[in-house]
Amino acid sequence: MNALLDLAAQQLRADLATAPGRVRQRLSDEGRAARCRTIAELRAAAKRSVPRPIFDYADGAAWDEVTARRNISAFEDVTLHPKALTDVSEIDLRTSVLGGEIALPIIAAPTGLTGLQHPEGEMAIARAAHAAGTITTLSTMASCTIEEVAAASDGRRWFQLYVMSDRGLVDSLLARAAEHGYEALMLTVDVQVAGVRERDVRNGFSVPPRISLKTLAQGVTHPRWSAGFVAHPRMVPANLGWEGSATATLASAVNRSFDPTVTWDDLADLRSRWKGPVIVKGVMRADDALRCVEHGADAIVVSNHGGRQLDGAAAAIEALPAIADAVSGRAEVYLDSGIRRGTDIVKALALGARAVLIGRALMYGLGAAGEAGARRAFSILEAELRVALALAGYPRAAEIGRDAVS
Ligand SMILES: Cc1cc2nc3c(=O)[nH]c(=O)nc-3n(C[C@H](O)[C@H](O)[C@H](O)COP(=O)(O)O)c2cc1C
Ligand SMILES: CC(C)CC(=O)C(=O)O
Repeated sequence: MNALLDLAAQQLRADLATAPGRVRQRLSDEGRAARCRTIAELRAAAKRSVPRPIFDYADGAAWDEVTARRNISAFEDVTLHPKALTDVSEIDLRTSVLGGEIALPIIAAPTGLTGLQHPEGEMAIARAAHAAGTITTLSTMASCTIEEVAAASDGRRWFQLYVMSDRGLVDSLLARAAEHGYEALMLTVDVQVAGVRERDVRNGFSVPPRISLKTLAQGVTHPRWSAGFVAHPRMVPANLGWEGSATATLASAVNRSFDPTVTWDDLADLRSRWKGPVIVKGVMRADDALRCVEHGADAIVVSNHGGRQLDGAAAAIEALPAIADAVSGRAEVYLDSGIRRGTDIVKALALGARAVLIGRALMYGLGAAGEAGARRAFSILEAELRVALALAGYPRAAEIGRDAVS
C-alpha cells in the first residue's frame, strides 16, 4: 500500500514539475495544431479562433452554397474498389508536376487576403508547403507581397493572376513574379465578376475592414487573433497599390478592378509573354479544356473556386473525368474544390488528376494555429493519403487509375 502511495506521489511530483511546460505547449500554435486530428477539427478550431466575419470569408461560398456542399458530397458518390494482395510496405507519394518532383500530390491553392486569418498569411503557407516538399501558389489578391513570400521560404512558387483592367498593373505583377522566381503563371478564369457570398454581405465584409463597435467586440473576444492583427495589420491586398484606399465591399472592389472582357485572346497574349509554364485555373468543361491545350496551356486546374463563384455549378470531381479524357495527356490536369480527406485525393488521382490543390484546408489551419496549423493541414492529408493508398492497394500515388473507382 505504502509503495503504491509513494509511486502515486512520485508521479504527481513529476507531473507538477513538467506542468508549466505542458501548459505552454498546449497553448502554443504547435500544441493547438497537434490537437486537431482532421481537417474538420482544424475548421472547428479556426471558427473559435478568428472573428466570425473572417472565418465566414474563408468558409463561405456563393448564394445558397449548394456547389460548395456538392464539392464535398460528390466525393462520397465516388466508390473505391480496393485491390487485394499488393505489397504496400512502401508508400510512394511523389509525383512530378511541370517537370519537377513534389513529395506529395498536394499543392497550396492561391488564396486572397490570407493575412486576415493570421498576419504571417501567405508567408506561413509558403513555409508549410515547402516543408511538406510541395509548391505554393501566391494569389494576385495576397496579403503579403511577391517579394516577401519569395524571401520567406526557398521552394517552388507559382503566381496566380487575375487580369485587372489596369493592364500596366498586370505587366508589373508579371515582371515582379518572374524576377522573384515564380516559375509558373496560373491564370484564374472563373472570377469574371465577383461571386455573391451572402455571408460576406450580411457581415458587411469589406476591404480594408470597416472598424465598428461590432468589429471591436469581435476583437475583444478573440484576443490572440487581435494581438496578431494589431501588431501586423494586413488589411488590403499587398501587391495592387490599394493601401490607403477607401473601404469597399470585397465584391465592389473586385468588380471595379478586375477586367470582365477577358477572353481566349488574353490567354494567347499571356502565353506568348510569360516565359515559363502557364496553368489555367477554373476550367469545368471538356471543350474549354481542349481550347486551353490549343492555346498552349501546360496545365489546367479543374475547379469551381470552392463553390465561391457560380452556385449551381457541378462539383469539380464530377467534371474531372470528361476533362481528363479530353485532354488525354496533352496538358497536366489538377483538381481543387472540396478536398478534406486523404480518400478525396485518392479519388481525384484515380479520375485523372495528377495533383490536387487545397484552399480552405490551409485557411482553417492558418486561422486555428498560424504556420503550425497550415503544416498540420498538410500532415493530416498526407497521413490519410498514405493509409488510404495502402488500403486501396496502390502503393504509388502516381500509378492509381480509373479501375480503382466507380
Ligand atoms: C479565402 C479564399 C480565398 C481565395 N482566393 C483566391 C484567389 O485569390 N485566387 C484564386 O484563383 N482562387 C482563390 N480561391 C479559390 C482557391 O484557390 C481554390 O480554388 C478553392 O479554395 C478550392 O476549394 P477548397 O477551399 O474546397 O479547397 C480562394 C479560396 C478561398 C477559400
Ligand atoms: C478577392 C477574391 C475574388 C479572392 C478570391 O478569389 C476569393 O475570395 O475566392
